[in-house]
Amino acid sequence: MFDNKVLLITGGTGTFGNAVLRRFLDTNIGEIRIFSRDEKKQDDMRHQYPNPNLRFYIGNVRNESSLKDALRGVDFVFHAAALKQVPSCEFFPVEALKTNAMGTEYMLRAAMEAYVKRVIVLSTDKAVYPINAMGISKAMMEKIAVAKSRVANGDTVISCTRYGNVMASRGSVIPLFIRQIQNSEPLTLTDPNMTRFMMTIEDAVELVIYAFQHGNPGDIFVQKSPSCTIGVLAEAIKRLLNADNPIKVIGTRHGEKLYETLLNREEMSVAEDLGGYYRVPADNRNLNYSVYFDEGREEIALKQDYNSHNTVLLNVDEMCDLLLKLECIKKAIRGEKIDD
Ligand SMILES: O=c1ccn([C@@H]2O[C@H](COP(=O)(O)OP(=O)(O)O[C@H]3O[C@H](CO)[C@@H](O)[C@H](O)[C@H]3O)[C@@H](O)[C@H]2O)c(=O)[nH]1
Repeated sequence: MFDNKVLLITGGTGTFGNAVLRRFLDTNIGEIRIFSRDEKKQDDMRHQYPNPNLRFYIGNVRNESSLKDALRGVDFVFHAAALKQVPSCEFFPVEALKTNAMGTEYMLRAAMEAYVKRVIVLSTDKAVYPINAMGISKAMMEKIAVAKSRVANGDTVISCTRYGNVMASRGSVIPLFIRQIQNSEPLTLTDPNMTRFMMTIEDAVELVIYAFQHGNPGDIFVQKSPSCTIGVLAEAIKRLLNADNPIKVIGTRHGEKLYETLLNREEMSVAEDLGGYYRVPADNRNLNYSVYFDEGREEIALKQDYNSHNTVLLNVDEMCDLLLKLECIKKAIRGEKIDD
Protein backbone atom coordinates (compact mmCIF):
# COMPACT_ATOMS: atom_id res chain seq x y z
CA MET A 1 0.00 0.00 0.00
CA PHE A 2 2.88 2.35 0.73
CA ASP A 3 5.15 1.06 -2.04
CA ASN A 4 6.62 3.99 -4.00
CA LYS A 5 4.26 6.39 -2.26
CA VAL A 6 5.09 9.68 -0.59
CA LEU A 7 4.10 9.99 3.08
CA LEU A 8 4.29 13.28 4.97
CA ILE A 9 4.26 13.37 8.78
CA THR A 10 3.45 16.68 10.45
CA GLY A 11 5.19 17.03 13.79
CA GLY A 12 7.44 14.31 12.42
CA THR A 13 10.41 14.75 14.76
CA GLY A 14 8.48 13.58 17.83
CA THR A 15 8.11 10.15 19.41
CA PHE A 16 5.48 9.13 16.85
CA GLY A 17 7.49 10.30 13.82
CA ASN A 18 10.54 8.39 14.99
CA ALA A 19 8.49 5.22 15.45
CA VAL A 20 7.01 5.58 11.94
CA LEU A 21 10.54 5.86 10.52
CA ARG A 22 11.63 2.71 12.35
CA ARG A 23 8.56 0.97 10.92
CA PHE A 24 8.89 2.17 7.31
CA LEU A 25 12.40 3.19 6.35
CA ASP A 26 13.46 -0.30 5.32
CA THR A 27 10.33 -0.88 3.22
CA ASN A 28 9.66 0.09 -0.39
CA ILE A 29 8.06 3.36 0.58
CA GLY A 30 8.90 6.04 -2.00
CA GLU A 31 9.63 8.94 0.34
CA ILE A 32 8.93 10.09 3.88
CA ARG A 33 8.68 13.83 4.46
CA ILE A 34 9.15 15.19 7.94
CA PHE A 35 7.31 18.49 8.38
CA SER A 36 8.11 20.38 11.56
CA ARG A 37 9.25 23.68 13.08
CA ASP A 38 12.51 22.77 14.79
CA GLU A 39 15.62 22.67 12.59
CA LYS A 40 17.76 21.25 15.40
CA LYS A 41 15.51 18.23 15.88
CA GLN A 42 15.40 17.74 12.11
CA ASP A 43 19.19 17.89 11.93
CA ASP A 44 19.50 15.31 14.71
CA MET A 45 17.09 13.07 12.83
CA ARG A 46 18.95 13.55 9.53
CA HIS A 47 22.10 12.26 11.21
CA GLN A 48 20.32 9.43 12.98
CA TYR A 49 18.70 8.16 9.78
CA PRO A 50 21.02 8.84 6.85
CA ASN A 51 18.47 7.68 4.29
CA PRO A 52 17.92 9.26 0.85
CA ASN A 53 14.18 8.53 1.04
CA LEU A 54 13.86 10.85 4.00
CA ARG A 55 13.21 14.57 3.31
CA PHE A 56 12.86 17.44 5.73
CA TYR A 57 10.57 20.44 5.47
CA ILE A 58 10.66 23.33 7.88
CA GLY A 59 7.19 24.76 8.37
CA ASN A 60 4.36 25.33 10.77
CA VAL A 61 0.84 23.92 10.54
CA ARG A 62 -0.39 27.42 11.41
CA ASN A 63 1.07 28.65 8.14
CA GLU A 64 -0.85 27.31 5.18
CA SER A 65 1.69 28.30 2.54
CA SER A 66 4.41 26.26 4.27
CA LEU A 67 2.03 23.29 4.16
CA LYS A 68 1.20 23.85 0.50
CA ASP A 69 4.85 23.69 -0.50
CA ALA A 70 5.51 20.54 1.50
CA LEU A 71 2.36 18.77 0.30
CA ARG A 72 3.12 18.97 -3.42
CA GLY A 73 3.26 15.42 -4.76
CA VAL A 74 2.31 13.82 -1.41
CA ASP A 75 0.05 10.73 -1.40
CA PHE A 76 -0.64 10.32 2.32
CA VAL A 77 -0.41 12.40 5.50
CA PHE A 78 -0.12 11.40 9.16
CA HIS A 79 -1.02 14.54 11.08
CA ALA A 80 0.77 14.37 14.43
CA ALA A 81 1.72 18.04 14.93
CA ALA A 82 0.20 19.28 18.16
CA LEU A 83 0.65 21.16 21.38
CA LYS A 84 0.12 18.27 23.74
CA GLN A 85 1.22 19.30 27.20
CA VAL A 86 -1.72 19.88 29.50
CA PRO A 87 -0.21 22.70 31.63
CA SER A 88 1.16 24.80 28.74
CA CYS A 89 -2.15 24.56 26.85
CA GLU A 90 -3.96 25.57 30.03
CA PHE A 91 -1.93 28.76 30.33
CA PHE A 92 -1.95 29.50 26.59
CA PRO A 93 -5.27 28.13 25.32
CA VAL A 94 -5.25 30.30 22.19
CA GLU A 95 -1.94 28.74 21.19
CA ALA A 96 -3.53 25.29 21.56
CA LEU A 97 -6.45 26.44 19.46
CA LYS A 98 -4.14 27.83 16.77
CA THR A 99 -1.97 24.71 16.46
CA ASN A 100 -4.37 21.89 17.25
CA ALA A 101 -7.61 23.19 15.78
CA MET A 102 -6.77 25.82 13.15
CA GLY A 103 -3.53 24.07 12.16
CA THR A 104 -5.61 20.99 11.33
CA GLU A 105 -8.04 23.08 9.28
CA TYR A 106 -5.13 24.54 7.27
CA MET A 107 -3.44 21.19 6.84
CA LEU A 108 -6.64 19.54 5.58
CA ARG A 109 -7.40 22.41 3.23
CA ALA A 110 -3.89 22.24 1.78
CA ALA A 111 -4.05 18.43 1.56
CA MET A 112 -7.32 18.58 -0.37
CA GLU A 113 -5.91 21.17 -2.75
CA ALA A 114 -2.84 18.98 -3.31
CA TYR A 115 -5.03 15.92 -4.04
CA VAL A 116 -3.58 13.96 -1.13
CA LYS A 117 -5.37 10.60 -1.09
CA ARG A 118 -5.52 9.87 2.62
CA VAL A 119 -4.99 11.77 5.84
CA ILE A 120 -4.94 10.29 9.33
CA VAL A 121 -5.38 12.84 12.12
CA LEU A 122 -3.98 11.81 15.51
CA SER A 123 -6.05 12.60 18.56
CA THR A 124 -6.08 11.62 22.23
CA ASP A 125 -8.44 10.22 24.85
CA LYS A 126 -8.21 13.63 26.55
CA ALA A 127 -10.46 14.93 23.73
CA VAL A 128 -13.40 12.91 25.11
CA TYR A 129 -15.44 14.72 27.77
CA PRO A 130 -12.54 17.20 27.85
CA ILE A 131 -11.78 19.20 30.96
CA ASN A 132 -8.55 20.91 29.96
CA ALA A 133 -7.60 23.24 27.10
CA MET A 134 -5.44 20.60 25.44
CA GLY A 135 -8.36 18.15 25.33
CA ILE A 136 -10.84 20.82 24.23
CA SER A 137 -8.59 21.91 21.35
CA LYS A 138 -8.14 18.26 20.30
CA ALA A 139 -11.91 17.73 20.46
CA MET A 140 -12.33 20.70 18.11
CA MET A 141 -9.63 19.21 15.91
CA GLU A 142 -11.66 16.00 15.58
CA LYS A 143 -14.83 17.96 14.75
CA ILE A 144 -12.91 19.87 12.07
CA ALA A 145 -11.53 16.63 10.61
CA VAL A 146 -14.95 14.94 10.48
CA ALA A 147 -16.61 18.04 8.96
CA LYS A 148 -13.82 18.34 6.38
CA SER A 149 -14.22 14.67 5.47
CA ARG A 150 -17.77 15.49 4.30
CA VAL A 151 -16.51 18.36 2.14
CA ALA A 152 -13.70 16.27 0.69
CA ASN A 153 -16.31 13.75 -0.35
CA GLY A 154 -13.89 10.84 -0.57
CA ASP A 155 -11.38 12.53 -2.90
CA THR A 156 -9.17 12.92 0.14
CA VAL A 157 -10.16 10.30 2.73
CA ILE A 158 -9.81 11.83 6.19
CA SER A 159 -9.99 9.62 9.31
CA CYS A 160 -8.93 10.04 12.94
CA THR A 161 -7.31 7.88 15.60
CA ARG A 162 -7.50 8.42 19.32
CA TYR A 163 -5.09 6.88 21.70
CA GLY A 164 -4.41 6.83 25.39
CA ASN A 165 -1.12 7.29 27.20
CA VAL A 166 1.88 6.22 25.17
CA MET A 167 4.08 4.43 27.66
CA ALA A 168 7.42 6.14 28.27
CA SER A 169 6.81 8.99 25.85
CA ARG A 170 8.92 12.10 26.54
CA GLY A 171 8.07 13.73 29.87
CA SER A 172 5.66 11.01 30.97
CA VAL A 173 5.36 9.23 34.27
CA ILE A 174 7.27 5.98 33.54
CA PRO A 175 10.66 7.63 32.87
CA LEU A 176 9.95 9.93 35.82
CA PHE A 177 9.47 6.98 38.21
CA ILE A 178 12.62 5.31 36.84
CA ARG A 179 14.67 8.47 37.45
CA GLN A 180 13.24 8.86 40.94
CA ILE A 181 14.32 5.29 41.71
CA GLN A 182 17.77 5.85 40.23
CA ASN A 183 18.19 9.02 42.32
CA SER A 184 16.92 7.29 45.50
CA GLU A 185 13.98 9.70 45.74
CA PRO A 186 10.40 8.92 46.77
CA LEU A 187 8.01 8.09 43.92
CA THR A 188 5.54 10.97 43.56
CA LEU A 189 2.07 9.56 42.96
CA THR A 190 -0.81 11.90 42.20
CA ASP A 191 -3.54 9.43 43.16
CA PRO A 192 -2.83 5.68 43.43
CA ASN A 193 -6.38 4.94 42.16
CA MET A 194 -6.11 7.05 39.01
CA THR A 195 -6.17 4.92 35.84
CA ARG A 196 -4.72 5.42 32.37
CA PHE A 197 -4.96 3.37 29.18
CA MET A 198 -1.55 1.84 28.44
CA MET A 199 -0.21 1.64 24.89
CA THR A 200 3.25 1.24 23.46
CA ILE A 201 4.39 3.59 20.72
CA GLU A 202 4.42 0.60 18.35
CA ASP A 203 0.69 0.07 19.17
CA ALA A 204 0.08 3.72 18.32
CA VAL A 205 1.76 3.34 14.93
CA GLU A 206 -0.19 0.14 14.19
CA LEU A 207 -3.45 1.91 15.07
CA VAL A 208 -2.65 4.66 12.58
CA ILE A 209 -1.80 2.11 9.90
CA TYR A 210 -5.01 0.20 10.68
CA ALA A 211 -7.02 3.42 10.30
CA PHE A 212 -5.14 4.10 7.10
CA GLN A 213 -6.08 0.71 5.67
CA HIS A 214 -9.69 0.57 6.87
CA GLY A 215 -10.83 4.17 7.25
CA ASN A 216 -13.90 5.57 5.55
CA PRO A 217 -14.27 9.35 5.43
CA GLY A 218 -14.80 10.75 8.93
CA ASP A 219 -14.21 7.50 10.84
CA ILE A 220 -12.61 7.63 14.29
CA PHE A 221 -10.59 4.58 15.33
CA VAL A 222 -9.51 3.49 18.78
CA GLN A 223 -7.58 0.42 19.83
CA LYS A 224 -9.00 -1.64 22.67
CA SER A 225 -6.37 -1.19 25.34
CA PRO A 226 -5.82 -2.32 28.90
CA SER A 227 -5.28 0.18 31.66
CA CYS A 228 -3.79 0.21 35.12
CA THR A 229 -3.89 2.27 38.26
CA ILE A 230 -0.91 4.50 38.97
CA GLY A 231 -0.46 2.58 42.24
CA VAL A 232 -0.02 -0.68 40.28
CA LEU A 233 2.29 1.03 37.78
CA ALA A 234 4.56 2.29 40.57
CA GLU A 235 4.62 -1.14 42.27
CA ALA A 236 5.49 -2.86 38.97
CA ILE A 237 8.37 -0.49 38.22
CA LYS A 238 9.69 -0.87 41.77
CA ARG A 239 9.54 -4.64 41.48
CA LEU A 240 11.35 -4.74 38.12
CA LEU A 241 14.10 -2.45 39.40
CA ASN A 242 14.27 -4.19 42.75
CA ALA A 243 13.66 -0.90 44.52
CA ASP A 244 12.13 -0.03 47.87
CA ASN A 245 11.71 3.73 47.46
CA PRO A 246 8.85 5.15 49.52
CA ILE A 247 5.68 6.40 47.82
CA LYS A 248 4.69 10.03 48.31
CA VAL A 249 1.12 10.93 47.35
CA ILE A 250 1.15 14.48 45.90
CA GLY A 251 -2.51 14.76 44.84
CA THR A 252 -4.26 15.24 41.49
CA ARG A 253 -2.63 17.90 39.32
CA HIS A 254 -4.49 20.77 37.68
CA GLY A 255 -6.61 19.66 34.70
CA GLU A 256 -6.24 15.94 35.44
CA LYS A 257 -9.01 13.36 35.42
CA LEU A 258 -9.41 10.30 37.63
CA TYR A 259 -9.81 8.20 34.48
CA GLU A 260 -9.72 8.79 30.72
CA THR A 261 -12.37 7.88 28.14
CA LEU A 262 -11.62 6.53 24.66
CA LEU A 263 -15.26 6.46 23.45
CA ASN A 264 -18.23 8.31 24.86
CA ARG A 265 -21.70 6.78 25.25
CA GLU A 266 -23.08 8.13 22.01
CA GLU A 267 -20.03 6.84 20.12
CA MET A 268 -20.33 3.43 21.81
CA SER A 269 -23.91 3.16 20.57
CA VAL A 270 -22.78 3.40 16.92
CA ALA A 271 -19.27 1.92 17.22
CA GLU A 272 -18.39 -1.08 15.09
CA ASP A 273 -16.48 -3.75 17.03
CA LEU A 274 -13.57 -4.87 14.84
CA GLY A 275 -11.92 -7.24 17.32
CA GLY A 276 -8.89 -5.32 18.49
CA TYR A 277 -10.32 -1.96 17.43
CA TYR A 278 -13.50 0.11 17.44
CA ARG A 279 -14.56 2.19 14.46
CA VAL A 280 -16.92 5.12 15.03
CA PRO A 281 -18.46 6.14 11.71
CA ALA A 282 -19.14 9.80 10.95
CA ASP A 283 -22.71 11.00 11.27
CA ASN A 284 -23.29 11.92 7.66
CA ARG A 285 -26.89 13.09 7.88
CA ASN A 286 -27.35 16.68 6.88
CA LEU A 287 -28.14 19.54 9.20
CA ASN A 288 -31.87 19.48 8.46
CA TYR A 289 -32.21 16.05 9.95
CA SER A 290 -34.55 16.22 12.91
CA VAL A 291 -32.36 13.98 15.09
CA TYR A 292 -30.38 17.12 15.88
CA PHE A 293 -33.48 18.87 17.15
CA ASP A 294 -36.45 16.85 18.27
CA GLU A 295 -35.69 13.17 17.75
CA GLY A 296 -33.34 11.13 19.89
CA ARG A 297 -31.98 7.61 20.16
CA GLU A 298 -33.12 5.53 23.10
CA GLU A 299 -30.24 3.06 22.98
CA ILE A 300 -27.73 5.73 23.97
CA ALA A 301 -29.12 5.66 27.52
CA LEU A 302 -28.32 1.93 27.68
CA LYS A 303 -24.67 2.32 26.75
CA GLN A 304 -21.66 2.87 28.96
CA ASP A 305 -18.70 4.82 27.73
CA TYR A 306 -15.38 3.00 27.19
CA ASN A 307 -12.97 4.28 29.79
CA SER A 308 -9.82 3.38 31.69
CA HIS A 309 -11.85 2.38 34.77
CA ASN A 310 -14.05 -0.15 32.94
CA THR A 311 -11.55 -1.67 30.47
CA VAL A 312 -9.29 -4.61 31.39
CA LEU A 313 -7.28 -3.52 34.45
CA LEU A 314 -3.77 -4.96 34.65
CA ASN A 315 -2.38 -6.28 37.92
CA VAL A 316 1.26 -5.89 38.99
CA ASP A 317 2.40 -9.14 37.26
CA GLU A 318 0.70 -8.20 34.00
CA MET A 319 2.03 -4.65 34.17
CA CYS A 320 5.57 -6.01 34.67
CA ASP A 321 5.20 -8.08 31.47
CA LEU A 322 4.09 -5.01 29.52
CA LEU A 323 6.83 -2.81 30.97
CA LEU A 324 9.48 -5.30 29.94
CA LYS A 325 8.81 -4.35 26.29
CA LEU A 326 10.13 -0.85 26.94
CA GLU A 327 13.69 0.12 26.09
CA CYS A 328 13.96 2.49 29.09
CA ILE A 329 12.97 -0.31 31.50
CA LYS A 330 15.49 -2.71 29.93
CA LYS A 331 18.20 -0.06 30.32
CA ALA A 332 17.25 0.66 33.93
CA ILE A 333 17.32 -3.07 34.77
CA ARG A 334 20.87 -3.18 33.38
CA GLY A 335 21.68 -0.36 35.80
CA GLU A 336 22.11 2.25 33.05
CA LYS A 337 20.87 5.83 33.24
CA ILE A 338 17.96 6.52 30.89
CA ASP A 339 17.83 9.26 28.24
CA ASP A 340 16.09 12.57 28.95
O1 LIG B 1 4.67 12.73 39.22
C1 LIG B 1 3.70 12.17 38.67
C2 LIG B 1 3.29 12.42 37.34
C3 LIG B 1 2.20 11.75 36.84
N1 LIG B 1 1.50 10.86 37.61
C4 LIG B 1 0.30 10.18 37.07
O2 LIG B 1 0.68 9.32 36.03
C5 LIG B 1 -0.36 9.26 35.04
C6 LIG B 1 0.21 9.57 33.71
O3 LIG B 1 0.76 10.88 33.73
P1 LIG B 1 1.61 11.44 32.50
O4 LIG B 1 2.56 10.40 32.05
O5 LIG B 1 2.13 12.79 32.88
O6 LIG B 1 0.51 11.54 31.34
P2 LIG B 1 -0.84 12.34 31.24
O7 LIG B 1 -0.84 13.55 32.11
O8 LIG B 1 -1.98 11.38 31.44
O9 LIG B 1 -0.82 12.84 29.74
C7 LIG B 1 -0.11 12.12 28.74
O10 LIG B 1 -0.96 11.33 27.99
C8 LIG B 1 -1.80 12.01 27.07
C9 LIG B 1 -2.67 11.00 26.38
O11 LIG B 1 -3.73 10.69 27.22
C10 LIG B 1 -0.97 12.85 26.12
O12 LIG B 1 -1.80 13.54 25.23
C11 LIG B 1 -0.18 13.83 26.97
O13 LIG B 1 0.61 14.62 26.12
C12 LIG B 1 0.70 13.06 27.91
O14 LIG B 1 1.43 13.96 28.74
C13 LIG B 1 -1.43 10.24 35.49
O15 LIG B 1 -2.45 9.52 36.13
C14 LIG B 1 -0.72 11.12 36.49
O16 LIG B 1 -1.59 11.62 37.49
C15 LIG B 1 1.92 10.59 38.90
O17 LIG B 1 1.31 9.78 39.59
N2 LIG B 1 3.00 11.25 39.38
